[in-house]
Parts: sequence; C-alpha cells; structure tokens
Amino acid sequence: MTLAMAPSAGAAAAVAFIFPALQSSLSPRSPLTHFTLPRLRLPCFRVRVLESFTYKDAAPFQSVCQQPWSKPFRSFFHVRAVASPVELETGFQQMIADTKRKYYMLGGKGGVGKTSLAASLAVKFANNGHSTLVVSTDPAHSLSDSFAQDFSGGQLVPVVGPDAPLFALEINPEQARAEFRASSQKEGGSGVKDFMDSVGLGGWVEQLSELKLGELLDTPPPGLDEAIAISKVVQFMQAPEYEKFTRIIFDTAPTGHTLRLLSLPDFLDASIGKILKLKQKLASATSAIKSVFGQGDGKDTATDKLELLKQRMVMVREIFRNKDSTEFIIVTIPTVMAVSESSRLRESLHKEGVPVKRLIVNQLLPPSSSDCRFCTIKRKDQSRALDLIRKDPNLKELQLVESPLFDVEIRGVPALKFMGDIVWQ
Ligand SMILES: Nc1ncnc2c1ncn2[C@@H]1O[C@H](COP(=O)(O)OP(=O)(O)OP(=O)(O)O)[C@@H](O)[C@H]1O
Repeated sequence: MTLAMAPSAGAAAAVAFIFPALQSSLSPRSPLTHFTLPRLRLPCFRVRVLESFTYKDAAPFQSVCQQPWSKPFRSFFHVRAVASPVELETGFQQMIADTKRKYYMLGGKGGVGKTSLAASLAVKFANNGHSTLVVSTDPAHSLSDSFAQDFSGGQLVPVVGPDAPLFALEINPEQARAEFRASSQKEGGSGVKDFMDSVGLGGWVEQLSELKLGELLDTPPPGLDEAIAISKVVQFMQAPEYEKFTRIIFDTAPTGHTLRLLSLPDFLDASIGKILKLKQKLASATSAIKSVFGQGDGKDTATDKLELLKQRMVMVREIFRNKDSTEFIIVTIPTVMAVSESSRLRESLHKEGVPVKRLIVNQLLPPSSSDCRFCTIKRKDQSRALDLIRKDPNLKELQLVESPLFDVEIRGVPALKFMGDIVWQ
C-alpha cells in the first residue's frame, strides 16, 4: 500500500514512512525509504491513498494526526508523503487530536458572538468524543440562553443532546459578590468562610485569618469576580470530578474583564510573595509583630498554606501561558471598531504571554447573487474591515476563521451543531 500526503500549494515536503504491520506486504514497485517521523514538527498530515492492497477501507483523503499515545507514529509510518502542515496545524482535526486536557478561552468585544461560538465548539468537541465542559465567566451569562437549557445555580449541569458528555457551568460573580457582602456582615465571620468555601477559596480565608488579616475580607477585593473564576480553574485541575474533562472551554466576559482574569494569578502570586518575604524578614521580630502574622508556635502552618496558594497561582498562570494546553481564540466582527479592539486585545495577550492562534470573524454576510442596496454597502464595509485585519500588525499572522451571519437565531443544541459544523473545520 502506498500513501501520499495531499500536495499543498508551494510548501510541500516529501517524506517517507513505513507502517511496521504493512511493511512485508508492500509492493516491490514502491521504492521505500525508512523514515522516523520528525518529532512533532508536523502534528497533522493529510494523506492520500495512491495504491492500496491491504488497507481497503482507506478513504481517498485522510487526516492523520501525530498523537503521543499512538504507537505507529512513534515508530514508523507510511511511504511517500507530501504534507501541508500549516493548514492542518490550526484546523479542527488538530483541536481534537489529543486526549490530554486542553483549555480554550473565547474572548472579544461585547456581543460579537463569543457565547454562540464557545457553545458551538463545546457541542462539536462532545460530538467528536471529547468529554467537555463549557464555563461562562461572564457576569452577564448567556450560556443558558444559547443552549436553551438552564445552567444557573453555579453547579455543573449536564447538557442534553450531544453524543459525548457535555457539561456547562455558569459562574455567577454578581450573586457571589452579593453573598460575599451579606456573609461578611454576619457575626463571627463564619459566613465569609462558608461563602469562600463554596467558591473554592476556603483555604484562602483560613490563611488570611491565621495571618490575622481577615478584616481585609470585609470589603470584596477588586477582581473578586476573576478570583472566583480562577479558583474554579484550580478546582478543575485538582478535583476528581473534573478529571474526566479533556476539553474545557471558557466563554469569557468582554475584553477588560478577560485581561484582569489573565493577569490576576501574577498579581496574587506577587502579593503572596511579598507577604511571605515580609514574614521571613520579621521572623525574629517582637511578639507584637508576630501576633499580626501568626502565633509563633513553631509550626508555621500559615506560611505553608500561603506557599501552597502561591504554587496554585503559579500553576494557573502556567496553564494560561502553556501553548500546548491552552489557546485563546479572539472573536470579532467585521467592523472597524471591533477589529481595533481585537488588535489591542491581541497585543495585551501577547504581553501576558497567552497563546493565540485563531481570529474568528463572525457575522460575515454570506455571498449572494441578488444583493439589495443595503447588503452591497454592508458587504463593502465588511470587506474594508477584513482588509484592516490583514494589514494589522497584531492580527495579520493569526489564522482567520470566517463565520457567516446566519439568517436564523442560533439557539439550542441542533442549531449550535449546525453553526459548529460550518465554523470549526
Ligand atoms: N453568526 C451569527 N449569525 C447570526 N446571529 C449571531 C451570530 N453570532 C451570534 N449571533 C447572535 O448575536 C447575539 C449575541 O451573540 P452572543 O451572545 O454569542 O455574543 P457574546 O459576544 O457572547 O455577547 P456578550 O458579550 O454580551 O456576552 C445573539 O443573539 C446570537 O444569537
């Protein structure tokens, strides 16, 4: 059997591999070169069957992804091949190619379609066998509306419809903030602890109260919304009930919130670092100073816990910046204002070290043979915005994914599947 990669325009590279199982049955006419797969240089290939005498079910074209768990790729693979890595490296096949957990964050200006696209991606992942969780960190949730199912309540809710398990979670910072205020007014402060426990930040309260800094919690600190979302990320990584999820999608709040969310781990890491340093400096200070930071009983559990919290924050920060596990997808619409904001977002994400590969341009007018005057003008306008993207230094290198303006409202799993099948290819 002979396989060849589908030739791509220009940048084709000829490589040759052998499947060990088929090696003996290969035609003597096929000149074979044994070839180990270059390590992860080309994660996905498109292969075309030229001759086949053993591999009867082979489709004329196939996408083959190099997956760490797939043995054939670790050893040898087929015969002559020409690859088009750029096209496939960023395609949907590559997004589903790995069973290791991946995080996708969709963000952009308000109202551009982040929720619809996040929900459609979640449905598509689930329908491709990935156990998926879609989380909304936007205080103004629309995930329930998008799925036409109720996810309010701050708990994991199974989504009805997709093939593989899909769960949704709406983190409700507004409600959390109100609860926080109410509980902090309760006597004894146990209300604060209960509340913080409920959002996964109980440890933090303990640490703060052991440090006698509990009064700081009387006022919600700036960025509490983001802290709650972050604490959930930490839960995802550590709690057994989240272990099953191989794809986690964040439908984020509009740009400003998102940037705060991304910079928060650094901020907390730095703050905790400062407290720890200060504590070390004051280790031999007077008992009066010691009473501010702890009991001085020799066990120093507060320091240990702070260290743990610091490590968690480092973990979250690493996840946000790990290009193997995380991708931030910018969503925009073809207007000058949205493109300008996307460019600034991309710049900030770049500074934060957050990996971005794709830019989705949503709500593009589909082609039509009989345009009304409005459509013609609108299409020209959109085309100008697309030109702007192609010239923008922050955006031009991203893979452009076009998503049409649908003539029906995208709501419910079947509609999201429809959208996903068009956009995520
Ligand atoms: N490609 C599309 N075609 C038609 N309607 C769309 C498309 N994308 C999104 N919409 C509609 O636009 C509206 C806003 O979409 P969505 O809620 O997904 O945006 P968002 O960016 O998440 O908004 P917000 O910033 O308010 O959270 C919704 O009514 C949605 O159905």
